[in-house]
Amino acid sequence: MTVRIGVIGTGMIGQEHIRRLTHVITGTRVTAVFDIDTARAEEVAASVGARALPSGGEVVDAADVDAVVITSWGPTHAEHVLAAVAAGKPVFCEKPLATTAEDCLKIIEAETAHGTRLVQVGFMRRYDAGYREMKRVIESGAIGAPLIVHCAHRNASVPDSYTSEMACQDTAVHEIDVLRWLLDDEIRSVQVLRPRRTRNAREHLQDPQIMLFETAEGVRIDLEVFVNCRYGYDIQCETVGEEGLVRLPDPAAVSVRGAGRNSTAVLQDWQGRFENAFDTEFREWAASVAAGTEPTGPSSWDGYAATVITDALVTSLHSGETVRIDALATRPAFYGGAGR
Ligand SMILES: NC(=O)c1ccc[n+]([C@@H]2O[C@H](COP(=O)([O-])OP(=O)(O)OC[C@H]3O[C@@H](n4cnc5c(N)ncnc54)[C@H](O)[C@@H]3O)[C@@H](O)[C@H]2O)c1
Ligand SMILES: O[C@H]1[C@H](O)[C@@H](O)[C@H](O)[C@@H](O)[C@H]1O
Repeated sequence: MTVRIGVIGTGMIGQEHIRRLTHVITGTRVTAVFDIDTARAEEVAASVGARALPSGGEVVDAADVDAVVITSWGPTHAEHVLAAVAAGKPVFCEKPLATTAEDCLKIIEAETAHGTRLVQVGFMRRYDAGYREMKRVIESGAIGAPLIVHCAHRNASVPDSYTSEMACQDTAVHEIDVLRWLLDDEIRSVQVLRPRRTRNAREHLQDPQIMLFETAEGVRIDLEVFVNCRYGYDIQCETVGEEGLVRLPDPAAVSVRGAGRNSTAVLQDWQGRFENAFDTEFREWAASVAAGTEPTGPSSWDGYAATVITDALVTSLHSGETVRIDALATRPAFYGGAGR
C-alpha cells in the first residue's frame, strides 16, 4: 500500500521531508501541500506531482491524504495537529508539538478522546544509531545504574534572530527528549548557569549556557549549549554508571594525513549529522501508518513534557534559580511508561 501524505509547511525542513518521502522512503507519496506562502507551496507541489491546496484544513480533509506531516512554524502546529486528530488521521508534527503547555494538553485531551494514538512528534535523535546503541547498553545493565550524564550541544553559528531563550526551546529541547527516553526517567528540576560570554555571539545572546537537570531517580545531567562555537556541529553525550560509562560515537569520518598532520573533519550542520536518523524516523512512522497501528515514536505526552521543561529552563535563565517541575508527575496510562 502507498501511504498518501499531505504536508503543511513547505519551508526548509518541509522541503527536506518532502524529498525524503518522495525519493528515500519506499511506499510513501506526497499528494497535497499547503503553505501560507502560496508561490512556494505551488513550486514545491509541482516538483513532486502534488496539489497545492488553499488551506491546512483542506489538506487534512483531502480524500487522497491518508496521513499528515506538519512542518510549518511552531506557533501554528497546535491548530493543524488538532484538525488532523479531529479527522482521525495519523499526524507527524515537527518539534515543537505546540509552543504552550496549554495547547499541548488540548492535543492530549483530543487524542485521548479519540481512543488511540495518532500523533508523533519529530524528535529524531531517538532514531540515531549511536543513541539507540547507548540506550541498549544502559538497558542491558552493562554499566550499572546511570548516575551522571555529561552532554554538549554545539552549533558553529546561529542567525542574528536566534535569542537566549532559543538555546532552551530550540536547541536543548533535543537533549531533553532524548535523555528522558535514554534514561526512562523524568526530569524534576532544572537550572541555567551563565558562563562568560563568547565575543563571537551578538550582544543580545547569552552564549554559551550550562543547563543542569535532576531526574526523579536522582540522576544529575549537565548540558553545555554553545551555539557560536565556530568549529562545527558537535553533539556529545556520556552516561556514567555504577560499573562503567557509555559515550556517543562521533560520526564516521576518514582520517587524512597530509601537510604534517593527521586529521578528521568535523561536520558543520545538523542536517548531515542526523540525516540517517531522519530517514529511519520516517521509515518507521510510515510503516506504522501503512499497517494501521499506533506510532511508536515520541508521543503527544513527550511533546508536552518537552514544552514544560523548556518553559522551566527559560524561567531559570532569567532568574538563575533552580526550578522544580511537578506537572509531569502523573503520566496518563494512555501514553505508557516514561520516555516511551
Ligand atoms: N527536528 C529538527 O531538528 C528540526 C530542524 C529544523 C526545524 N525544525 C522545526 O520544523 C519547523 C519548521 O522549521 P523550518 O526551519 O522549516 O522553518 P521555515 O521558516 O523554513 O519554514 C516554515 C514554513 O511554514 C510556513 N508557514 C507558516 N505559517 C503557516 C501556516 N499557518 N500554515 C502553513 N504553513 C505555514 C512558512 O511560510 C514557511 O514556508 C519548526 O517548528 C522547527 O522547529 C525541526
Ligand atoms: O533548529 C535547530 C535544530 O533543531 C538543530 O538540531 C539544533 O542543533 C539547533 O541548535 C537548532 O537551532
